[in-house]
Amino acid sequence: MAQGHIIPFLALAIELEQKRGCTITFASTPLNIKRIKPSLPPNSSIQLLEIPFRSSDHGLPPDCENTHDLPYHLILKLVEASRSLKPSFHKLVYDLVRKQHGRLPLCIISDSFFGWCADIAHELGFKNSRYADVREPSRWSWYHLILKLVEASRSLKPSFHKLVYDLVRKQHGRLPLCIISDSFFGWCADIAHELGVFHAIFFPFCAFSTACYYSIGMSLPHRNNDSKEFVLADFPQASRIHVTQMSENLQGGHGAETIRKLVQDCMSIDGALFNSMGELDEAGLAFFQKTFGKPFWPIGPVLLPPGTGSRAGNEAAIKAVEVCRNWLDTKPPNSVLYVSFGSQNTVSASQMMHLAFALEASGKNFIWAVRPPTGFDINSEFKEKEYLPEGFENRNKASGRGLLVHQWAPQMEILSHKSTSAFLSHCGWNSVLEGLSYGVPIIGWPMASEQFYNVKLLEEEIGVCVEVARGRISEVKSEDIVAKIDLVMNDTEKGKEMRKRACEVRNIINNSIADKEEFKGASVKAMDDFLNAAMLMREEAKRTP
Ligand SMILES: O=c1ccn([C@@H]2O[C@H](COP(=O)(O)OP(=O)(O)O[C@H]3O[C@H](CO)[C@@H](O)[C@H](O)[C@H]3O)[C@@H](O)[C@H]2O)c(=O)[nH]1
Repeated sequence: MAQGHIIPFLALAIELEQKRGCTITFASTPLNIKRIKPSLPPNSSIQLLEIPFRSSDHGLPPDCENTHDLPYHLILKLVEASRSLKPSFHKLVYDLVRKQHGRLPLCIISDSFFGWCADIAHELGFKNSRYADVREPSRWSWYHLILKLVEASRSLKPSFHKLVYDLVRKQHGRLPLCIISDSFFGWCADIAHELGVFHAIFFPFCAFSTACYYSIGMSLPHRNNDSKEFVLADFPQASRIHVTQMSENLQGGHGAETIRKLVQDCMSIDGALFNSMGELDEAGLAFFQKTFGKPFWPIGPVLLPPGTGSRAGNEAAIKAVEVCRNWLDTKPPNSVLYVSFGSQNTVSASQMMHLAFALEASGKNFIWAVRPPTGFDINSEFKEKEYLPEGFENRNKASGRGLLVHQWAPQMEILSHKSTSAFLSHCGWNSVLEGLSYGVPIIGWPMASEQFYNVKLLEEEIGVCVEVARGRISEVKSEDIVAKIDLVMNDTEKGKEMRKRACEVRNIINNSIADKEEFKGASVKAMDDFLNAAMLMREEAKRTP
């Protein structure tokens, strides 16, 4: 927004176009673009795009978009005001990519005053990815909406307050033993305490990954660090964490405020339950104990029995169980790879192609719970012809090597079948617990939230996982995926070791939930301790006038 900058920028754009054959889009504010237009050489196809800006909205005289138009004392104000261009520029870039059918620019070159463009460039993963899937409202806005939902859920408090009081009234004043709420509803503690009732959070995660997530959200360590890796000051047990192991919300910093509130909520709880096993989650549990000074009970794995999943009972689900079981019955023991990215995640279009090539090239039997790639509604129809290599489904159907399950796969049934050998998973914590409960080693491809740290725990601490890729925008090569599949499923040293370890972990899990007269597992004891603590509080409340 200064002639002294615009002129060399224009020169650079012309040089890159005419001498290097680059396709150039030149973006600036409307009046600057108007000024630049006549300066383009007649044979140039540089595209000029406007970023909306109204100087009068920023305490500047109207129609001032260039230092040239301003007295010296207002120049700093213009520089400050130019920061407001970011959201519009963000939209401009994404619209551009969408128009180019997901093809990303090679790079963004910004003026020295617009260093913030780096965030947008990195968000698109320019360095790592040739294609972005932004044909539909972008994946980022979807993530922003999740934060919005979390925020909105706070408004439930007054109604929940009323609900609890109505319930107590209906029960003639008899109080509940405790209120157990989700980690996003820590505010329930206020209502429980008003009634003198115990309040606990149930984390459907392991403590290790929740600790990483909370610690990163509270300190955003990548902000004060030039290197791409960091160690968490309050949780060094997690060892080195790479910025690519941060969810999009944390990388951009916009999830930090939500985490801060969640952590604050944790201060007033009486205790918390983790869906994990103490023996495998010691460091994370110690972090919570130390940080919040409350009891934390690992009561996991708490899993639905096979066949009772949320989609069970409907005809399609029953049919899917039958199809998968029959198909698996025809396969030798330990020969099938199961691929699924959980209930709310999917890979990008180019990643999906590479994954499909890899599954064919690996020569292994596989079941793949397919979902449309990013940019499409995850629950919409899966169009093989559009999303997968030509003839993929028919070829694999004919050879009997691969089974595609559209939409919802009977995951527990698949994982518990003796033919299943390995699980390529996004490592949502439920999937992890389900896989490990049946001694199935994992090929990890974390996508979001705490999944990156689940993989870390499973690979570095527990030894039942290898990571194959990270996130939706990283470039994956089919040969790398094949190498990881071979490593885990073939008779390699590492594969044997992982399978052995997965069976040991299955035994740890079985032991932890054993509830026999002669032996109570650690998770069962933890549940006893939790209920005792709640009862103790009730007794104390009765004694207090
Ligand atoms: O085709 C499918 C897909 C999923 N599932 C089931 O759905 C659940 C999926 O849970 P999970 O593996 O944890 O994945 P997400 O749905 O992605 O889980 C969210 O919730 C988890 C627990 O809180 C977090 O660990 C994740 O990061 C978060 O994405 C599991 O029980 C699966 O068995 C099926 O049965 N069939």
